[in-house]
This record gives sequence, C-alpha cells and structure tokens, in this order.
Amino acid sequence: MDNSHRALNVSSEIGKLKTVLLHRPGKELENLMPDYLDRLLFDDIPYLKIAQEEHDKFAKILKENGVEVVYLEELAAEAIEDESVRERFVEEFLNEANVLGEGKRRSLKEYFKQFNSRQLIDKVMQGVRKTELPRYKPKTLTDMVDDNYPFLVDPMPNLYFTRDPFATIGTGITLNHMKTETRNRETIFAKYIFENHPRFKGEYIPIWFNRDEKTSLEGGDELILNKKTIAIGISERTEAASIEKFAKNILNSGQTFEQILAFDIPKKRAFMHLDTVFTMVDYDKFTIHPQIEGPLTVYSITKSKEKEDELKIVKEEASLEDILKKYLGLEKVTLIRCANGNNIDAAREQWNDGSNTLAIAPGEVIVYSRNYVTNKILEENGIKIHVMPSSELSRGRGGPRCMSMPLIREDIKNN
Ligand SMILES: NC(=[NH2+])NCCC[C@H](N)C(=O)O
Repeated sequence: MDNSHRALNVSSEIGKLKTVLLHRPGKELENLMPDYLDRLLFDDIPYLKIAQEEHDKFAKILKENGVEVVYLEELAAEAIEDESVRERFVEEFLNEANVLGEGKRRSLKEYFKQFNSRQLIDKVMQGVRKTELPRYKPKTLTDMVDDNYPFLVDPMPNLYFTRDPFATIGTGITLNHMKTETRNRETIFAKYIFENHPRFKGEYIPIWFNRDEKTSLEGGDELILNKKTIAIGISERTEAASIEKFAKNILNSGQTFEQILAFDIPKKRAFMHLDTVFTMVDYDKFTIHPQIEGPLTVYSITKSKEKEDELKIVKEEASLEDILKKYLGLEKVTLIRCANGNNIDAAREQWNDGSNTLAIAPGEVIVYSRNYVTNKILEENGIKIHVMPSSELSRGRGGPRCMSMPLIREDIKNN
C-alpha cells in the first residue's frame, strides 16, 4: 500500500523522518513554582531562555537533515481560526481546565476575547495568573472563597513533550487519555488540529484509541517496531486495559499491523514510559537501560484464529533478544546498553534520557550532549549521532524522542 501522499504515515520507528511535530517551550515554564512541581511532573525549573535556545538547535538539526518541522502552537492556532470553532474550543478548554465558578468563567472568556488565535493558544498553554484578572466579578460561592492558589488556569509545562498526548500509528492516531489530569488537558490541541486543521481536514484519520477512554495510554509507551509489529509499555502511565482496547482496534483495522509486544516495565518515575528505557535506533539495534532487563516481562498479542474479535495473549519466556529476533524476523539483535551497563553512569544518564534517542533515519539519531558515555557506545555500534545541547530541556525528564511526534516517515524496505 502506498501511503506516501497521506497527511499521516508512520510505519516504523526508524524510517527516514519527513515531518515532525514539536512545541517550542514558552512562558508555561515560567509559571512553574516549587510547591507544585510534583503535580506538574517536573523535578526542577528550567531557565526558559536557554531552554528555547536548546530547542531551536534541536529544530535546526532536524531541518538540516531534510525534516519538515511543524509546531503544535501554530497548527492549533490555525485550527481555531474560524470564530465558531474558537468559541467551542474556549468552552471545552475551560471545562477541562476545571475552572469552576460562573464569575471566573465569564471573566476568563472576556479576557480571552482580546487575543487572536495564536495569542489565545499561547495564553491557554501558559496558564492564567490570578493577578492577570484582578477584578473578576465573584458570582458564586466558588468565586468568592479565595483559596490563595495563584492561578486561575494552570500552566501546561509538559507540552514540549509532543510524543505523549497523541501518537501517529500507520495513517491514524491514538488520541490519548493521559494518566494525570495535568497532562490530559494537552490532548485537546490534537483533537482540534485533527478535526479542523486544513492539513488534515480533507482526510479520513482513523482514531485507534480516544481521549474519552477511562484507562490511560501515553505516546511515550508506543513504539512501532516494523509495519507488522508495535511495542507498547505497560508502565507508570499506560494500563494493560488500554493496550487490549487499542490492540482490538488496530489488529482489525486493515492496516499492516499483525502483532503487539506489550513490555511490562517497573512502575516508577525514572522509567515513566517505555521510551525512557528502550528505543529502536536501527533495523536490528536498540538502546536499553540495563536496569529493566531483569524485571522485564513481554506479552505477545495477536488476533485469535479461533474466535473472531478475541485476542491471543502469550507470556513470552525467551530472552528479549530472542523475542525481538522471532517477532521481527532478524538473524541478530544488538542491545546497546545505556552507559555500557556501568550501574552508576547508566543510572545517571538514563535519568537524563540517555536511552531516549530520536531516530531520523535507520542508524541515525539525535541525542543529548550530556549523555556522553552512552553516546560514545552508540557510535561504537555504528550509529551516527547528532548531538544537541541539553542543560535546561532535560530538567523536564524527557529527551529527543519525547520532544517530537513524527507525522510522516518514509516506509522502510523489507520492513
Ligand atoms: N515520552 C516521554 N518519555 N515523555 C517524557 C515526559 C516527561 C514529563 N515531565 C512527564 O512526566 O510526563
């Protein structure tokens, strides 16, 4: 099937990257406060100016390598150009931002009216401080009681991790239901983009999993190994029930996918998604954090031959190398261990996303400068690396893969 003309087409993790979605970090990072870091999923406060410079370097590397870079904030603004769409967007946004109190809602709507589409998108991403609207008219008890919380609308500091709120799979998407409330709001931008942006509007974009589901699925756990096989993490962020639902949809979709490998990884902050501990960098090469090799259990999921609409689920007993060889039809598999398996260096570099590489072509990846031990091992394994600066962006606990969502990759041969 030739899908090269489609608005979305991703059938591997490593095929030459053609179009990618990024978000340039904005003032939402300047609305981070120590008291709320945990809830907003940050460990520290990045210095915005440098974070933006680092991010621009990331985009530059991509562009220099022939990748079209599109920005979430631009697509979202273009998607809500139409007056009635914008009104719907504001209404839905206020509901999901949990803005209670009729007075607050009315004043916010009034406040938003001064902005054009792009300014409005920037504003809702940044969050609204109470001091921006000092004189809203309290109407209800919720309006009147002052809880001393400094924001009317929380910032969304995790938006620069475009990998997570939705994921391109084949010619469709999973529009994700996020584990946490703070990130669930991010999925509204993708919803409006895929429904209303001219780039996608004329095309049928199948949705393999939707944001109104009750269980969570996040893009960092979704990894397309080849056109037949998808790996998904059962992780701190993604539940087994979501994978079953997704599997039924995708395996019966008529797309090329035939099997799913569910990787059950330890549920902890440092390993929040599969892509923080395991990523594909070439046809037969993978980065891996040595600490998951012991506890890892892999389940294979295929369509049941006996009963239509049922899944066949098998707990795989072989080593990870053998499982990958079997399901990907490879003679040999190389696992490239973070910091070559040294436990101190591996823990440090994995914490700063040493395994979280972004493949821009088979055997060619973008990496963070600070993970120099792992980067050297990648090179020794024949991987070409493009190094980007990483002092500030890394404080959000995500690397080049988390900071990018491929929209189009070239299909790879014999895949
Ligand atoms: N795909 C990823 N590994 N994304 C990393 C996201 C980091 C973000 N601070 C969070 O906790 O959600």
